Parts: sequence; structure tokens; C-alpha cells
Amino acid sequence: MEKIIIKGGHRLFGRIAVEGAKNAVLPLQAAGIFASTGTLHLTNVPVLSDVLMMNELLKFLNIRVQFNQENHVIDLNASQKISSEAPFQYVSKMRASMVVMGPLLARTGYAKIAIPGGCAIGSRPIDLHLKGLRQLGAVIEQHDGYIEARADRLVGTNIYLDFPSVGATQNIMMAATVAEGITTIENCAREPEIVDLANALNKMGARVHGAGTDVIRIQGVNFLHGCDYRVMSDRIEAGTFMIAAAATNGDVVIENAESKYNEPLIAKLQDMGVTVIDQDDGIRVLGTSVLLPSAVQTAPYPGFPTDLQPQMTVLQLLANGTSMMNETVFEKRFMHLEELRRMNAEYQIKNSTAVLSGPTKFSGAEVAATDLRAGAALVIAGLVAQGITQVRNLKYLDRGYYHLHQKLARLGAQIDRVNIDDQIELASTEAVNHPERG
Ligand SMILES: CC(=O)N[C@H]1[C@@H](OP(=O)(O)OP(=O)(O)OC[C@H]2O[C@@H](n3ccc(=O)[nH]c3=O)[C@H](O)[C@@H]2O)O[C@H](CO)[C@@H](O)[C@@H]1O
Ligand SMILES: C=C(OP(=O)(O)O)C(=O)O
Repeated sequence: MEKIIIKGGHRLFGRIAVEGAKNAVLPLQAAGIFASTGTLHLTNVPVLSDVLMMNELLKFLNIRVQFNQENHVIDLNASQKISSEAPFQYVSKMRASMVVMGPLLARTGYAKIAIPGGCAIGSRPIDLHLKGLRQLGAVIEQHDGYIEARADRLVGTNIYLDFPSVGATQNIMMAATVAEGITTIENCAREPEIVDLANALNKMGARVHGAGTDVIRIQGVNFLHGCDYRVMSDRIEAGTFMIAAAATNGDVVIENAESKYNEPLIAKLQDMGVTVIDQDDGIRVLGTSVLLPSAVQTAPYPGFPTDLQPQMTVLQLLANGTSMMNETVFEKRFMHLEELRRMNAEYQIKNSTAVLSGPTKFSGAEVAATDLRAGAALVIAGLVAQGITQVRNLKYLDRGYYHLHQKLARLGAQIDRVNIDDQIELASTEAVNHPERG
């Protein structure tokens, strides 16, 4: 087992590039199920454990998968007969496996998927996915831990989502690409990753309109084919580096980051006294010695992303006063705060709001990630903490961050990743150059 060890107190300086987006590439891989002729050639693919897991699932479904990790390219070919069952071993490890359901049902008329459980951030039901697929004509049954969906034909209709679920929008949108007639999805998710998927589907021959707005309209076609597609850059990875730069009072250019995808974060950073400059080659973040407190509420896009909430709470804890974080998307996404308490954080949780008392003098401790972004938050806290922080449960970080510790080390962090059993001494534990904060 491995852990990340950080000797805190070093400001981040320099340039760092972000990868292709995890949350864009996973549904794009699932769209490979439609590549019945030609090859879906995806570029700018991040090398993440989730991507590898989705590849394994696709191989299990009898899709030919070639992943050139060095070049960040995946080729998917589904020209042969494919299987329709996604077993528990895949779905339990990665909830995003659910997005194979729409394409499988549409392509083969049948999909059998293990029911995904909840995870550390909440219960994560899939009722909206199923409701939409039923409205398209699928007959869905649930038994023995599986969902079985059957449809001789899918027929376009009007679907209203009670909540703009990202995964439900993706599943329904993909199924509708080859349904008869026109499907509209109202109150759908507007995330940039939805637009990325729609753009790729359209290149594959689909006719999807309105992605990025709250109504998507899909005119069904007979079949889809392969195409070349470049995965969009990861706005959550970019946001994580932006917050890390601000937390360490650094000066970092995040290459490939697009400000239009991170507007709510940029606005909050600026409110807190951080300078954010939109450049041709990315986003430059310059920290401040005195961070101002802030009130943040997560919401579906274009609101503040829940996937940056844990990282943002670290910055809020550093601010000079009391900050608020209201989490409206997932009901249990404050588990990182329990770990941060062990690093000196003081806070109270009232219903879905965390009241965060700053300024915190984080002190290094041994902590464990409870999920992907909780892990990122702990690493950021470690970067500013007095002394040594050790972060365990790196399997979560590997789901969504490629070379995280190497990238941070390149920016000047004193950080290493070691095997827990190795007797590695990290530099010295003597007093560190802790950045001044008001
Ligand atoms: C692989 C991927 O892209 N993951 C992202 C995706 O997850 P995911 O697609 O699972 O997120 P959803 O937008 O579906 O879920 C948001 C909320 O809706 C609820 N819900 C969802 C579906 C449903 O059928 N019923 C229901 O009640 C969920 O429990 C949750 O509280 O969007 C989330 C919200 O931006 C992000 O945090 C995840 O990183
Ligand atoms: C919650 C996340 O992902 P997933 O939906 O894949 O669990 C995330 O990326 O923060």
C-alpha cells in the first residue's frame, strides 16, 4: 500500500498542464459501444484507474480496446457482436459504468447491469436514468442485484428530469440517438462534459441539439459510426490546482485550463482576494497573504461544482474569518472535514452547511482519503500544513488525478509517494518555511 508524504510550507510556482477530463472520457468510452462501423479514436485521454476500469468493462462486452497510454489515445471498435451484461465487479468499483446502459440497450435491445451501490459521498440512486429509459420504451426489471432492461424498439418522447442528473442525461441522450423520432430531455444537465459527449455523438452521426442548455433535442438516426474525437480538458483538475496555488499563496499558470468552465470558482477566488488572470495558454492564479472568508453553495452546472467542494473548504479554512459551504448536490460530502479536524480544522456542520472557522494553522497528520476529492483536499491541506502530512487510500486519488504528486513537486512542493512498507525518510522534519497568513 502506498501513501503520499508532504512536508508543508512551500509555495507553488510555475506552470502545470491539466489532462483530459475524467468525467468527459468515461461516457465517451461508453459511446464506443455505438461504433459498429469504423473506430472511435479518442485523444487527450487521461491515464486514470477509472479509464482503465471502463476499458476492462468494454473488453468484457467484447469491444476491441486499444489504449496507448504514452500517447493518451484510445481506439474502440465495436463492429463485432457485443455482449450486454455489466457485472458487479465493474459497477461496484466505478459508478460511471452505469452509462453503458443507454448505449447497450439502444444497440442490442438488452442491457443487464449490476445495481450500483452508494458511495462515501451519498446514496446515489439511478431512478432518473431508469425513468427516462422507460419513457423511451424500455421494460425494466430489478432482481438479484441486477437491472435488466429490454426494448425491441426505442421511440422518441418528451422526458422531464426532476433533477438535472449528469449520468441520467448522458444515458438517455445516448439511448435516444438511435430511437425512432424525436426525444426531448427537459431540465437536463448542462455540464460541459454533456456538451463534449453530444459533440462526439454528432461526429459519430447522431443529431443532438441543445447540449449545454436545459433542453436537449435528439432526432434519432439508424446507426452511429466511429470518429476521431479529442476529450475536453479537466475543469476539476484545473480547479484543484487553482485552489492549491491560492492556498499556498503561490503563482501558478494552469495550462489547458479554460476559464469559461470554471467561472464560479474564479469568482469565489477573486472574492477571497486571489488574483486570477485569463491567459491565452491557460489560467494564472496568484495567491494573497490574507484570504477573505467566503460563502459558497454547490449546484449543478453552471453553479459551483460539488467536485471542487472539499478542496474549496481547505481554502475557506485558511481564510481570515468564518466561511460557509452549503453542499446541495450530495448529502454526505463532508467526510474530508473529519480528517481535516485531525490537522487542526475547526468547523460545525448544520444540515447541509459547514461553518468553517479560519484562519486555520494546519498541522501535519496521518490522514486517509475517503473519496477522490476528499483525497485532493487532504493533499492541499498538507501543502500548507506545518510539518509532515501523510495521506493514505491513494486508490481514490488515482481515479481522477494523473501524476498528482509529480505535478505538485514540479511546482515546488516537497511531496513524495512511497510504499508504506518502505523506510523512506522525507528530508527533515525541522521547522519549515511556512507561508505567512494574516
Ligand atoms: C463520472 C461523472 O461524470 N461523475 C460526475 C457526475 O456524477 P453522477 O452522474 O452520478 O451525478 P448526478 O448528476 O447523476 O447526481 C447528482 C445528484 O442527483 C441524484 N440523482 C442522480 C441520478 C438519479 O437517477 N437520481 C438521483 O437522485 C444523486 O443522488 C445526486 O445527489 O456528476 C456529479 C455531479 O456533478 C459529479 O459529482 C460526478 O463527478
Ligand atoms: C464524484 C466523482 O466521480 P464519480 O461520479 O465517478 O464517483 C468525482 O469525480 O468527484
